[in-house]
Amino acid sequence: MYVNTKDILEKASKEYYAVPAFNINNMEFFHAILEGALEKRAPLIVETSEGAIKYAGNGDIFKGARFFVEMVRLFADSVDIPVALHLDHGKHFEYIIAAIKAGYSSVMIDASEEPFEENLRKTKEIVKIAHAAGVSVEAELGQLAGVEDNVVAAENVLVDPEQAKIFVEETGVDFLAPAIGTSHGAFKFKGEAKLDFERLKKVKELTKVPLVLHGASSVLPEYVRIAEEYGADLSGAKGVPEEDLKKCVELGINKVNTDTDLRIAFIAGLRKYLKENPKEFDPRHYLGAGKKFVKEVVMNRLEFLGCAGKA
Ligand SMILES: O=C(COP(=O)(O)O)NO
Ligand SMILES: [Ca+2]
Ligand code: NA
Ligand SMILES: [Zn+2]
Repeated sequence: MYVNTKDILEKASKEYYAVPAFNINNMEFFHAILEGALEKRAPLIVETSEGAIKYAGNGDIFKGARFFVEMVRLFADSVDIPVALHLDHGKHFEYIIAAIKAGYSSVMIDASEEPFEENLRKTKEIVKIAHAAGVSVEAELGQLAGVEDNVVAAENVLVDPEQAKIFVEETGVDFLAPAIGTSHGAFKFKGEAKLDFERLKKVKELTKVPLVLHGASSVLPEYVRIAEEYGADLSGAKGVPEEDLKKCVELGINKVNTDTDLRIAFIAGLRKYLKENPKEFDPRHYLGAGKKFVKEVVMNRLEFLGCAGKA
């Protein structure tokens, strides 16, 4: 059934497990993710960036938002696990409104690159509109370095836990993404992986809302190896070590944004299949090979984060 993201995350926050939020840009990734969640009897959050909405709408924002709502609801309404659709990194008012109007379960207003007061003002405005429409809201404090679609930030700026307390109280935001040292994409950390667990612990104590980890992909070595064996160049790729991810969940992270791990799995499956099947040109077969690897990663992550069987 199609649900509000908040319902999934409140339960996770109470029971200290986490639910991955998988980014999608097309039908194939969504099918692979849904199959994995069904097999693992897990709650499912899929999310789209603004770039994904533009891509699916072939340039038209509202068509793209409608495309994802229709596709996700079509399947969600016929399965017995909770499914939510979330707007990831909403930075532009028209995308956030298009997502609310189209029927998204929740939206992120990402004004974390702005000064605190401005982030607070924008978040308050979106919370007012979204809550009036029964849509839950995610916001972000602090900055992740790295690139994702149109989200480019220079340096890591870590969250201030005292500010987080004020921010959550003043905005009424439903869940918060505190920057604690991760970054987007496949090339995280300069040198050693370092997350600020103390800071995360304080944010949870002071805010008591479900928390979101962005840039949470582990860049799984087995898939990097297969992708490189069949011609990919992912030298220097590095993600969040799984033991660090486990620690984040123990400290109160409940939504784990996962995009890069699915992209690497897909390209590994696709490259392998194309190399091994030079005569093949049916997209259902070669895209299906990518889907298979994505589904594997999805199922492992659902188990790892503790939400398997929690549907
Ligand atoms: O934060 C993410 C995804 O992060 P990754 O690049 O680590 O998958 N989406 O909002
Ligand atoms: Ca941000
Ligand atoms: Na998000
Ligand atoms: Zn993110």
